[in-house]
Amino acid sequence: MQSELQANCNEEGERKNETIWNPLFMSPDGNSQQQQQPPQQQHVNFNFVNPWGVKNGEKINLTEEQELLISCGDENIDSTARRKSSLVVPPARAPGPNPFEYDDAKAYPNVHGQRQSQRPMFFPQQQLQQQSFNSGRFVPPGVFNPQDAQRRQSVAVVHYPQNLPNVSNAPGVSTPPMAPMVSPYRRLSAYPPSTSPTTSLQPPYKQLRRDGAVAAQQVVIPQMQKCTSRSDLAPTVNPTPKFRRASLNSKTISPLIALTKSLITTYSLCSHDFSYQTSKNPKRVLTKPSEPKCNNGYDNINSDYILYVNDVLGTEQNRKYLVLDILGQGTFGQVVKCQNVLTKEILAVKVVKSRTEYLNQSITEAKILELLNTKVDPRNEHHFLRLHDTFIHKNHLCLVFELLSNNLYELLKQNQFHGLTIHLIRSFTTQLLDSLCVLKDAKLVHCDLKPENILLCSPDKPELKIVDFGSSCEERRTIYTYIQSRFYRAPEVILGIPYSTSIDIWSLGCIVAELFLGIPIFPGSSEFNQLTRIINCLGYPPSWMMDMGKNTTKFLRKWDSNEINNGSTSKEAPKYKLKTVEEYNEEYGAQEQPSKQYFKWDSLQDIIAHYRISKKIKNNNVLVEQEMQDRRCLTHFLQGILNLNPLERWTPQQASMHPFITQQAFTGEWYPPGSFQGTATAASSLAGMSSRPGNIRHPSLQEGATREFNKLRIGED
Ligand SMILES: Nc1ncnc2c1ncn2[C@@H]1O[C@H](COP(=O)(O)OP(=O)(O)OP(=O)(O)O)[C@@H](O)[C@H]1O
Repeated sequence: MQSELQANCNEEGERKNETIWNPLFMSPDGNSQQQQQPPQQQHVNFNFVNPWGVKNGEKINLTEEQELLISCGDENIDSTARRKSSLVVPPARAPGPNPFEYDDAKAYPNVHGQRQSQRPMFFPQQQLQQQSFNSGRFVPPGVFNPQDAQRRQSVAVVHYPQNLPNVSNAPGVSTPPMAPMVSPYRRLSAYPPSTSPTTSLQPPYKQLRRDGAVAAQQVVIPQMQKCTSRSDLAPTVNPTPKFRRASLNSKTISPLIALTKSLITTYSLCSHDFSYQTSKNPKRVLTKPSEPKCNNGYDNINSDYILYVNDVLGTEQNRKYLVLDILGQGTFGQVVKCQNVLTKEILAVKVVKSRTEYLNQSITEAKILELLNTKVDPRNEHHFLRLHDTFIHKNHLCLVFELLSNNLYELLKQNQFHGLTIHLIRSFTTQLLDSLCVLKDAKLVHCDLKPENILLCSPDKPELKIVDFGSSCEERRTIYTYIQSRFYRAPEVILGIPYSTSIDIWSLGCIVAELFLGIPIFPGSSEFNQLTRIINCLGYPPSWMMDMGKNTTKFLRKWDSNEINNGSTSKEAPKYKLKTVEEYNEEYGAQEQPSKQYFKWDSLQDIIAHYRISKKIKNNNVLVEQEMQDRRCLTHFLQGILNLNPLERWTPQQASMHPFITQQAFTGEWYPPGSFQGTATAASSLAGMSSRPGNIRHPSLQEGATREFNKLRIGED
């Protein structure tokens, strides 16, 4: 991996030199007057605005080498300069139709000989016609006019030799040699009916084609034909029409196709130097902020690789990935939707930040996923993300995953944070418990379970997978103490006591409650606030946890002797008490605010029981009773997995047997096999009002609650 890293380092500066030449971003020197120069020597210098290069949108003057030299009829055109571009001006070619007749009007002069910014609808019509008639020669618009060559040469140049055949057959018309033009149809359609002297005489296009008419001046009177048989109606198959160009496979194509759908082919035919590369297409930046700051300009200030649509990640054959869109952004890096250039498979690529700490942790993620994919769940049955490939790109570790769909947070958002049906929650919880059983058996802790890290496999099926093993660890190597996203952080982690796989089941409890409520059950704005919310809802953790916790004294204080003497605590009361916001602020110079309440009720039981009933079932008593029964079952299930005591908290295996999952009849009591009988009761009593510090009733879910959560979600402790 190191050598791969170095190899990529060597490519530094490549991007600096990348310039993408696109005629759209070329602007003439700023002279509105085009200089009249002899056609053979005319060189037009362009300023080139490269919006994607290192200069990021700055208009830059090209160096001599980069200058786009356009020379009419110059066979020795600077091919070096052209080879560097993605879109090049084709060199002079043998006589033929001018494929760029309508391409660009930058060089179209207006009637005063000045440049026009936009292509006129018609060639300076009135004047041209007037002049033509005056000189006894009418040149319809769209017909190549050799006089125009001088004025048009700066756009795209096709060399028309002077000895072109005179294609005009019109009697009495003597014209200088005129290059043949695009199809006659073009000419006809370009005629403004009011000004065209020959409008009424123009033959239909098909007729013109049949007759092989090419001269603009040739007047063919349409003939009526009798239809005597069905075959008369069949279209006439013409020989290859003149002036149509061959495509690469030697078929003829119309000018319209040549200059639209087949533009790449047209350019290829015009210039051997032309090479089209998707990677040089205009690129939309996906990374924010997008200003290059580190890693030789490849990374932004956060060490995130600056990703563009159509970027290619990876260099090896079969390991090149075309960037299509951004899927998500996290602490470790960005996840982008990509296509394997060779196999065309659509995948998700996580581009890890280029800092060592993220790189190391992501290597662990890759190792854990590999272990899960190959050893723990080789048959892809237990809802773990599949890792396909890993490689280094410009000092960034890239992990190639199967592509999944929305995450559960996005799903809740789509549902206006109204919560999901119990049926759907059950389906999701069953799958997640299955994953957690496997993880527990493998002695692996995910450490960051949250709705954002649970993804649907496809938008239309309730199948999901767990992603982001970037914080995962083996149970015997729980070295980090600052783990889990705050809303889903287990009390033992907050208090700072050793943890195990049971922290994942706590997170699952928080997730299941959120799936039901639509919003997080414990949306803590800080660690102190997080613990406050947990205790307000579920009561105090057992004393041994508080005695053991390294952080206990940060958030809680022991009852002092006065309080005990005053009889304010009972025998069963916890030894510790949450600090008040004022105490905490004073001690730590913090700016904590009293907990903002999002639910009308405090206890888990009440929050769930009083949560609004869907309008769909409101008027059906039977369904409402069924719903309430389901809620009681759900509450019991949650109390078991949101047990503050990690030693009593149900294991995933135990939780999988709960009636909420198995859909067996729930009688109000249930004890998991292998647990001591009082577990559920203990959990319930912890959730009871008596052990909670306050008994405050709060207003119902407040306006803007979800907005608040979203702010908190991304906030730091
Ligand atoms: N395989 C995938 N398919 C589709 N989207 C994905 C995939 N993997 C990740 N994502 C999206 O990218 C987001 C971030 O991914 P991930 O959580 O792996 O990154 P992270 O940097 O580790 O984030 P975190 O801040 O949670 O640690 C996810 O929430 C998800 O929306």
